[in-house]
Amino acid sequence: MSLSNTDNPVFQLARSANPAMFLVGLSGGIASGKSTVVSILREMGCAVIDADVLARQVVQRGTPAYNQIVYHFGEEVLLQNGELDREKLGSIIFSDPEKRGLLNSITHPPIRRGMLRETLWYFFLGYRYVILDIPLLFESRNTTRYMKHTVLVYCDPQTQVERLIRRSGLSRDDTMKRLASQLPLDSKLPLADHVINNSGDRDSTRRQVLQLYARLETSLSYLPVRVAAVTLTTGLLALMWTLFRRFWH
Ligand SMILES: CC(C)(COP(=O)(O)OP(=O)(O)OC[C@H]1O[C@@H](n2cnc3c(N)ncnc32)[C@H](O)[C@@H]1O)[C@@H](O)C(=O)NCCC(=O)NCCS
Ligand SMILES: Nc1ncnc2c1ncn2[C@@H]1O[C@H](COP(=O)(O)OP(=O)(O)OP(=O)(O)O)[C@@H](O)[C@H]1O
Repeated sequence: MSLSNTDNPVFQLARSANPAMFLVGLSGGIASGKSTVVSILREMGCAVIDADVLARQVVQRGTPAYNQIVYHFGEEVLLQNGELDREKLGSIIFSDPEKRGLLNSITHPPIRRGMLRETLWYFFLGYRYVILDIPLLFESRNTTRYMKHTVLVYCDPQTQVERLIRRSGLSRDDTMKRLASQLPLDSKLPLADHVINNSGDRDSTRRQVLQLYARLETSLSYLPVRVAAVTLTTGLLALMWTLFRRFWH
């Protein structure tokens, strides 16, 4: 997903310049294990926002995105009860980059707004960092700019294909099309600050996630120092300004 709105004040606030909060971008590829990793982080009490969940909410029946999808893709992408036929829509957009671009242009703006809303909410609840689970994070350089840390949930290509087929029951052909709609996981490796290798068993993944959690928590210890530094600098500037005004006249 592209978070290309660089003027967005909430994400600007949450960038590394903000001493009170930071964002962690977590990504991977289809079936690489993002949800598995996220469920461990949630167990540890982390605040996580899942773009796939928001992607489902914003296309519920009657929403503006739903209406636009029906307008552009026709009623053949609806189930009998009027809801979106996700399998059908998936089979269309994963074989046609132009239609995928169209669906992205309809769904990404409301997903982005949902992420902003939830980020703000966690900020007001007092969380010092929020983990954003965004499947297409590394596909957009604009999005990674807002993250203090980026995490790649990796698994080797063969394991990824096997897990995707086992989970979704897709044919090998459809599986390959879905994989081709994203950057290969290997090319995302140099882009990430932290890598969780989920090619092995769940215990091995859990151990790595706990290490990541410890590192994120350690980052927090710098926050009070930064708050103090920013307060001190602001105070000094205010003092200099007052003195300047008093002695200049
Ligand atoms: C095409 C849709 C209807 C298929 O639904 P389905 O229930 O089969 O899959 P689900 O939503 O659970 O997505 C599974 C995975 O597919 C991949 N994926 C989904 N959409 C895209 C996309 N536009 N481009 C590349 N990969 C995608 C992601 O890795 C995601 O984790 C759905 O994925 C969708 O609405 N996609 C557009 C919104 C989007 O970009 N979502 C990704 C998060 S921002
Ligand atoms: N270490 C593991 N060992 C065995 N199976 C695993 C492991 N990690 C994940 N799986 C299985 O692989 C599948 C994909 O995992 P998961 O749902 O966590 O991936 P994902 O990246 O969130 O997928 P997507 O975003 O595409 O829905 C699931 O069926 C999950 O149970």
